[in-house]
Amino acid sequence: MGVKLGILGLGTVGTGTVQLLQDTVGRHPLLQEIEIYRVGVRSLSKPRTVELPEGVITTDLEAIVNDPAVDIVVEVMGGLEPARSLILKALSNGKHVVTANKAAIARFGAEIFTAANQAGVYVMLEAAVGGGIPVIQPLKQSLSVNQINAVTGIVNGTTNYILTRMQTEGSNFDDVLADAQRLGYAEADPTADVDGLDAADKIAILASLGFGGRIHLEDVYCEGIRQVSKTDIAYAEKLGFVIKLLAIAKRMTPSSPLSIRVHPTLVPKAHPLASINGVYNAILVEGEPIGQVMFFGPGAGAGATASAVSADILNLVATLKTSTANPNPLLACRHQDYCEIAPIAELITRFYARFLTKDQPGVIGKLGTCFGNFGVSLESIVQTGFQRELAEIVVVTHDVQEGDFRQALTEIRHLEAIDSIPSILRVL
Ligand SMILES: NC(=O)C1=CN([C@@H]2O[C@H](COP(=O)(O)OP(=O)(O)OC[C@H]3O[C@@H](n4cnc5c(N)ncnc54)[C@H](OP(=O)(O)O)[C@@H]3O)[C@@H](O)[C@H]2O)C=CC1
Ligand SMILES: N[C@@H](CC=O)C(=O)O
Ligand code: NA
Repeated sequence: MGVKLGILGLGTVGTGTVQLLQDTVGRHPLLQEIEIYRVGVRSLSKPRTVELPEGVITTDLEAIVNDPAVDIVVEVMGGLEPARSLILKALSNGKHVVTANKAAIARFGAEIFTAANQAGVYVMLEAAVGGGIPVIQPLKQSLSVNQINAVTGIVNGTTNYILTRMQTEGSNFDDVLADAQRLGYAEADPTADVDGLDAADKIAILASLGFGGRIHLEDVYCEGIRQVSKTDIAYAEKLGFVIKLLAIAKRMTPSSPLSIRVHPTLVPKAHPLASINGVYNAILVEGEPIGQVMFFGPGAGAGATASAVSADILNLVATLKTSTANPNPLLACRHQDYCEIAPIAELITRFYARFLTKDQPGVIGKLGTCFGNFGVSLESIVQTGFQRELAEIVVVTHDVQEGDFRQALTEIRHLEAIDSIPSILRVL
């Protein structure tokens, strides 16, 4: 007997998944055991690019998650509600769930995984981070014996596309964003992408898997890319860096609190993440004893995301075929406790800062003294240009504690010679 799917959503990802499941030639033979039994949508009159038998498409999504015939619910509708309630209802009805919904998992993961564990079913989410890139299952399974030290990712394609174009064309953020919206790379409301919120959802999920503890989303420090200027991109280039929106979860020792953050970052050009351009995503995982492993590929798009969704479905089909009383711990969510998170002020990192100052003798000396007062050691300090009558000074620090650096900046802001500090960026 076939395994019956109830798919919630027939947009980009839902359509890609149906197309893949309908075209099984040359793919895994288990795909032939899957029946697309119901597909829930908002509008029955909308034209669709896939053909489904009469009666499969419905607007009654509640009925799908309550239907005893449905074995697996595939949530690819997005949003927080009703997605959350439908997932919970499916789980309480004993159905396995596949979801691509990073926003719901990052916010309601604790509730959802607790419900899944209680019901003895699985929630699979490979598509939620890095789209088609296999990264969730590798963290859960292939790398699970490692002590993970760091997960560093370019996990948002929209911002990587914008930063790549700013870099290659010397363009402004606003101009590239408008063009990206026109070309369909950025959404009409780009907030979740450009303000780093989508990346924050994704790193919360990756950190939870890599470091074996739940994450409160509000503990993820988050800065987006709106303030990144073409001036900073040009300075970074001269200094040997590119600017990327990085999502980072890192700890110094297995017992240290976790530093978890999303912010634009100067990445040395020789670093493997520096060459990830356009809409592509990449996730660098560092662990012991594995060392560095990088996952690279398409982080979004119908086909790529359907590849991840369908692989999760296949995993569940295999599980249903070999069902035992005890859940497979490599598919289930194993952690219940929350990770201890270090405050951003305790972060140890290098910084890049750009100052506009009066063109007076001794300004560089005064900056150096203020930094020295707070133990901030400088790697380089250069005065490279002028903006109107103001001198532009760019500083790169050695590794410093963020709190010390911020205190030094507070003192520097009070210097009579300082006009403004247009940019402060962290350096990888
Ligand atoms: N697009 C991508 O490349 C990627 C998307 N994701 C995630 O996948 C999920 C789906 O994204 P995507 O396919 O792009 O979204 P779309 O907006 O393209 O599709 C959403 C689908 O869900 C249906 N839907 C939404 N809300 C309701 C509702 N309240 N009741 C009934 N049906 C509803 C819509 O119905 P109708 O068609 O009738 O409007 C539509 O078919 C999201 O969580 C997203 O973050 C993850 C990785 C990549
Ligand atoms: N909006 C996301 C796509 C899906 O996760 C991105 O730009 O990467
Ligand atoms: Na993925």
